Amino acid sequence: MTKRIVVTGTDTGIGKTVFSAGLAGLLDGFYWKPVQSGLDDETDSEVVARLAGLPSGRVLPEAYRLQSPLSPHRSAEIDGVSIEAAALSPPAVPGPLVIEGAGGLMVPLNRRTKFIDIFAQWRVPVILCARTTLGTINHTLLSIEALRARSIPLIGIAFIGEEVADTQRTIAEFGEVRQLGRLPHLDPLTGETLRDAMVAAFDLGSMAGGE
Ligand SMILES: Nc1ncnc2c1ncn2[C@@H]1O[C@H](COP(=O)(O)OP(=O)(O)OP(=O)(O)O)[C@@H](O)[C@H]1O
Ligand SMILES: C[C@H](N)[C@H](N)CCCCCC(=O)O
Ligand SMILES: [Mg+2]
Repeated sequence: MTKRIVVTGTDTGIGKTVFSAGLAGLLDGFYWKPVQSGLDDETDSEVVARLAGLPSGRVLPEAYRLQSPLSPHRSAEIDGVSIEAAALSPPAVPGPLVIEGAGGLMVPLNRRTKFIDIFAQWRVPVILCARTTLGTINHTLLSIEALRARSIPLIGIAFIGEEVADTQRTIAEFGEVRQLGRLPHLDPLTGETLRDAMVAAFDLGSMAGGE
């Protein structure tokens, strides 16, 4: 089976898309955002196409494109769309596939199903992105507990932001989880600075825990 990895996070806006772009680039793979909510600004798929440095066609079309930048369940209701979990099976591609959720694990897709439910069905290994700033210990340990409660394989934590050594260590120890590395804040953020930072911060072998 070709390698598949879910990139999730402790919250929205923490850098999952930037990390996913870097990871898809490192893996020379594909990227899929199953549900995009918010179409007025650059979409996550467009960001990845701009930053990952991949040939065209490696960013797969979203299954659902919803207008409002809200939780997908609400954005879908406003658009008069019903998100069907069964329509969200990862596409088959001839290479590694990076799949990005929306927001955190408990984000609803509709009134019955949350992202974590489809991740549990898929059984695809997960990389959990986490901020390094204050408040992240609680969010990250709760997310790890939710993954473990559903037996979702967790590859490790990708920290995003400036180094906060004790926070990172505390999460790794209480969560009994691997630190995969830390992507710093990049200024400027370009395809080139992202690739260089990913190579410096992450060991591809340790992240290639996907199936
Ligand atoms: N390592 C980084 N260096 C510089 N800017 C970053 C970095 N990571 C994220 N950002 C910026 O922070 C913002 C939020 O990041 P991003 O879109 O990746 O979050 P997200 O977790 O994917 O959010 P969503 O839940 O909406 O998918 C963006 O403006 C992005 O450019
Ligand atoms: C619109 C945003 N950028 C994401 N795509 C969706 C975030 C949903 C978060 C829902 C929540 O946890 O309250
Ligand atoms: Mg994103």
